[in-house]
Amino acid sequence: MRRPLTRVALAVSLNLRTYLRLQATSTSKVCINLPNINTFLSWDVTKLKQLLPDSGAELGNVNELDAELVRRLRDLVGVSNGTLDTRSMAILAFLYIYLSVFAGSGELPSLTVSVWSELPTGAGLGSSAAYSVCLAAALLSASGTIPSLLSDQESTARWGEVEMELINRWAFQGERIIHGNPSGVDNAVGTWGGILRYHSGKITPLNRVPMLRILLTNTKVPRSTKVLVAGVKDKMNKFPSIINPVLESVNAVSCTCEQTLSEMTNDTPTPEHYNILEELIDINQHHLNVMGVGHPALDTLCRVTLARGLHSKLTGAGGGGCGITLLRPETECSVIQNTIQDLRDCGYDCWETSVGAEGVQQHSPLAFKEEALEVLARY
Ligand SMILES: Nc1ncnc2c1ncn2[C@@H]1O[C@H](COP(=O)(O)OP(=O)(O)O)[C@@H](O)[C@H]1O
Ligand SMILES: C[C@@](O)(CCOP(=O)(O)O)CC(=O)O
Ligand SMILES: [Mg+2]
Repeated sequence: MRRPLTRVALAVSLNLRTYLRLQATSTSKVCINLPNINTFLSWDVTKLKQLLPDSGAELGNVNELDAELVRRLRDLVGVSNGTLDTRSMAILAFLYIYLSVFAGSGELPSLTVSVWSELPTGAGLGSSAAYSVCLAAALLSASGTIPSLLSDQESTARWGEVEMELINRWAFQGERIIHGNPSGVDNAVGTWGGILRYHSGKITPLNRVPMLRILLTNTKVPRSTKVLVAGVKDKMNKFPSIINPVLESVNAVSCTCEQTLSEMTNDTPTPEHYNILEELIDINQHHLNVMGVGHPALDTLCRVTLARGLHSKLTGAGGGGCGITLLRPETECSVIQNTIQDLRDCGYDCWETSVGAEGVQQHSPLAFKEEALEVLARY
């Protein structure tokens, strides 16, 4: 069952992409190359076939995680339940989607899948969702469940609504393997891109999205989404009368933010709009600290940027990893450069980017970013 978020959340895409290359082979092997996490593995197709139930049609339910298949895969990979190991989670998610998508066809194809991402892994920017979305789109397309879109004329194309919904659902199963109990908001934003409103499992894209410039900072403090989300749940169970009002307040922040963003696209954005967004960022960062997902490195990020008049908050499940800093249109270039330098002096990675980007797409090799093509061409 999908865990519904009963409060409103706004999720925003970033222009950092994950690239997947799928090659059909005749090696009778399934190979996966994951250079970001230094993982390169292969299995005999015959060995993987043994994991399928007698009737392949029993698999392939996109709405439920098949606990028995997950158990068999854990045995194959040699991990215990509740593992937090980066490689094991990535492999389990891949094999789970591969077997489920191809089970119905009765034939498991030999193929090589290589994935490389510009997103830092495990840093609160939704790399797990981007990875799962790419796996779902590529494997569904290779199995013929969704069409392969590219023609000679087109180097980049997007699937239609029905196919996107299917990609999103399979990506959600990947997220469930990696996160434990995800809401589905990250895979939705990876699939559709832009800015999404998420409420009780219902996803509504914001029609128009203002151009917002941000600094993106990676404190490089390692953290685990699975552990952080479980920690918030524990706090909710332990202190419902204390934490529930905080979540209500977070909900109100999302609603006020949505209203402000909509005003910014209907009229010309004013300094007052930016003042409101800055206050919402500060309030939300305090909420997240109350929920126990802050970190001293994130406090430093907020303090250092505030000294330059800029407002920051953590991203994703928090606990370390990344934060964003809102830049105002009138923020001077020298202020931005000095802030970036201050943050680099703290040992953090920091760069300027903007919010809102396309969701999942199919590319011909020509339309791949050069760096991605170069990395993936090695496998
Ligand atoms: N480029 C990638 N290659 C392989 N696995 C990845 C990649 N990006 C993400 N993952 C998987 O996602 C996990 C990180 O997910 P998570 O803890 O939710 O952090 P986040 O989604 O914030 O980056 C990694 O441990 C790995 O299993
Ligand atoms: C905290 C959460 O909203 C997003 C987690 O994102 P990330 O894996 O920390 O990038 C969890 C969820 O919605 O399932
Ligand atoms: Mg994640």
